[in-house]
Amino acid sequence: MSKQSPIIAPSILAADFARLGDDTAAALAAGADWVHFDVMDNHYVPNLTIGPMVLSALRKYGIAAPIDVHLMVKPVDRIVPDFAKAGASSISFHPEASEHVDRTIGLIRDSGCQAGLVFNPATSLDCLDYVLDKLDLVLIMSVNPGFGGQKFIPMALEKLRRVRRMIDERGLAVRLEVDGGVTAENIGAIAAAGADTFVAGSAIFHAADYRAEIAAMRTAIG
Ligand SMILES: O=C(CO)[C@@H](O)[C@H](O)COP(=O)(O)O
Ligand SMILES: [Fe+2]
Repeated sequence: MSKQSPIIAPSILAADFARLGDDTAAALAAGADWVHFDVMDNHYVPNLTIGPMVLSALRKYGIAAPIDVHLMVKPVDRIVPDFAKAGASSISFHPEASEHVDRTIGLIRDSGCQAGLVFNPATSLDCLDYVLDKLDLVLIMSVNPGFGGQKFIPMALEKLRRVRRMIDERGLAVRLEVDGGVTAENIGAIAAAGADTFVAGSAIFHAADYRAEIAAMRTAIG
């Protein structure tokens, strides 16, 4: 297995929005690697969150860590340049939210960001066959997108195993990310299924001690 070094990416959807800069910085100071930035449009998903202005404000505040943008918006293409300009490091989108998946991947990479494709629990992996070699990351949703604090859907483990096999068979250095319901209790099984990049919102931001929670996750990853 050619997994890459583990990345823990707290989803700031579960942070305290009234003190977002401080809370994001606290998670990073507690040992997190990336910031996961969930963008919801009340159209592709039934919730409304944050956009490029908030990302830009985090950069101005001094957040220097990679910011991993998860776009739950439809259509995707017209918002990509705004996130790139605001300081996104990676931008991931859902294939069913783009008319032309290959074109959107190109748009993200041409804007200087890493590109990721996201698969919902009930979305087939079919298109991955055609674009895997153009991606920097594949994100497997382990909840239906739209809300934090949901329960991990176990069938995501089989999907992770399948994508891990595809990545390894092709000898690619694509990251395999998981998002939704990740906790210190289930992260060991998720890592064993092949994930190397772990998004966790509630588990980190609702913990009394961010550092202890992130450390427990790292121990369980092994
Ligand atoms: O994209 C999403 C939800 O749509 C996620 O990033 C969640 O925000 C993760 O939160 P938890 O399930 O870890 O609370
Ligand atoms: Fe997300």
